[in-house]
Amino acid sequence: MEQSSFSSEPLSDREEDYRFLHSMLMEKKLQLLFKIHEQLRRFEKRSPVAVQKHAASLASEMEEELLVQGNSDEVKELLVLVSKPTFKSLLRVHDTVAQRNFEPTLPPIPDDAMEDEEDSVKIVSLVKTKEPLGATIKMDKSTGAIVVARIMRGGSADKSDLIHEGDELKEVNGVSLKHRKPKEILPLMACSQGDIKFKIIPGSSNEDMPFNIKKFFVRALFDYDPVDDPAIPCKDAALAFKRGDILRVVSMKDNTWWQACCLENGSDRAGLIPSKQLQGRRVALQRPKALFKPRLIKTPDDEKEFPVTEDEDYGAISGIHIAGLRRSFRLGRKSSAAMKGVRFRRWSAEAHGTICSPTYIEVIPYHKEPKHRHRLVVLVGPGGVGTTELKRRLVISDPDHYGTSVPYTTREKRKQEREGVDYHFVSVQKFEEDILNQRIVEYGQYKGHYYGTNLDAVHRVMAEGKVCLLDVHPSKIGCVYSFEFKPYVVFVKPPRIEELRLTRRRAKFVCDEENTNQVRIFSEEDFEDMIDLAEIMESLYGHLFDKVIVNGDIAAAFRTLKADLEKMEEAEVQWVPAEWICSTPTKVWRSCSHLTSWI
Ligand SMILES: Nc1ncnc2c1ncn2[C@@H]1O[C@H](COP(=O)(O)OP(=O)(O)OP(=O)(O)O)[C@@H](O)[C@H]1O
Repeated sequence: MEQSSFSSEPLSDREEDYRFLHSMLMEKKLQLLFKIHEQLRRFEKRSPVAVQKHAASLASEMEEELLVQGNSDEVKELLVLVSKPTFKSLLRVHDTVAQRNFEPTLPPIPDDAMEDEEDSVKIVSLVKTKEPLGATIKMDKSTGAIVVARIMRGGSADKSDLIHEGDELKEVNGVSLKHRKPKEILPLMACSQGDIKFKIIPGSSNEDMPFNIKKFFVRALFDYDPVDDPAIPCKDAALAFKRGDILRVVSMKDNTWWQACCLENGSDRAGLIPSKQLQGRRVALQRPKALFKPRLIKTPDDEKEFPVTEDEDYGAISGIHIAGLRRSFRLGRKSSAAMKGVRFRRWSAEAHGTICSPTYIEVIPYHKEPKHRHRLVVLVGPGGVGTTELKRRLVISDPDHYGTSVPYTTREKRKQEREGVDYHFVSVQKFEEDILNQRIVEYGQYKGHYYGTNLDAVHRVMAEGKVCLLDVHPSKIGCVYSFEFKPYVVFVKPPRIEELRLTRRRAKFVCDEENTNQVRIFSEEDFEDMIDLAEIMESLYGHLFDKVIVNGDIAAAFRTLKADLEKMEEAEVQWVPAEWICSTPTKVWRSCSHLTSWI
């Protein structure tokens, strides 16, 4: 400019430029632009937030209302204003800014699930119901992505088959899940109206289940309440159950948490349960205290020398002769030799790692037909707990329905005894042949004579159409653990020591103090031994027990036992161990047996 002031340019041209510049600056539009600019600068400092992101649609709704509403001058003026194209454009611009929607608009994506071939992103729409979706999510620690951790079988997500375990969630109802934590995502779904729309990238782990477990049932051998389980990944998705419940396992994909439905509650919706492997580990960490009590251990070389005692009073009761109630073979379970024997077995079992974890046992449905024989009922429990007493009460309560097997012996028949009523009197040779042929469930020797329970005697009772009650040491359950006998095993458990003291004050039992066969009242040590033995029996054989009955009050225990047996007999479907039918565990169980040892 300064250089030009010394130039020879004529004055009239400069005046003309000046006037042009002046008139342009005085232009009303430019003045307005300056004002807008100043206002915007002021607004910017206050970081304004839009009150309403959909002003354009609100204005058109208002326009419709006003048209219906009336004829006043104010309404007419307002209508003219909101219907102007400039005003409408202004509101649209406002909404775009408010929504920060600066990207070009893409064509709408159809509502139905469809796959984008380029980046394999899927849009999935799930109908929102009162039921939870039945899925859990987690954050992939390495990528920070939100992925579907589990799909609960039978839930709406599972039924839709649109969303699967391992899928990565990108958006929920148009809201990006980037940098969000799983707990922030649930409210997004909760507040959505109608369908929930997910943008997902399908995971690679959507292959079929490794095994067909459509019909895989187990009986739970423990109580489970997720409320008390700090390790459960999602309490809401878990399933509580009780010992003895039949569970249909629907997914074993995860080695730690299986999915199962409980047949008792009749729901198809699966919940998480600890896998056999996990529960086995947990049990191993909580071995019963009794297993760790220091004891003096001697190998019981005299274990088979069991004493025999006659028990006349049972025969005399209500005129019913109950031969099987004679304590011939379980005898000495409370003898010192037998106690040592149990302790010895306990320690050797531990040493050989044969203690079974009470987790689950595979079962199959059994439909009893009228022509089928009754199941054998096996009562087990520590010596003196009351199995004989319960057996006696059952037979007396219904002698046509319940029966006991007549024992076998090699001793001479006494004058008043009847063959096949008091005993089956057989030769030593026959008895030993039967032992070799595994016909004898349990036997002992007393004063040089054999006494034992022969399977033929059990068959005879069953053939009469009666429920045969057998009372054996739990280690002998294996002899009848087959489809032929279909044993229903009841474990009779002592109550707490305080209750034992109270209830057994007048009770007498046959003890084997150095083979004197004395009858005496229970001592404090007997109670402790009974409780210890019960604990050991449960830990060693608990997986074989169908029912556990605590014998505190005898009348209550008897009522419970009778009601349970009746319920079992009347049940349309009875669940029996799969191994009775398939000599080896089914394919499914085998395929997961690497997880832990088969019980
Ligand atoms: N709940 C109970 N309350 C009081 N007395 C009981 C109860 N249960 C059993 N008894 C009594 O305890 C004694 C031992 O019971 P029982 O003979 O039935 O034991 P058991 O389990 O068969 O042991 P074993 O086979 O070693 O004799 C008996 O006198 C019986 O009447």
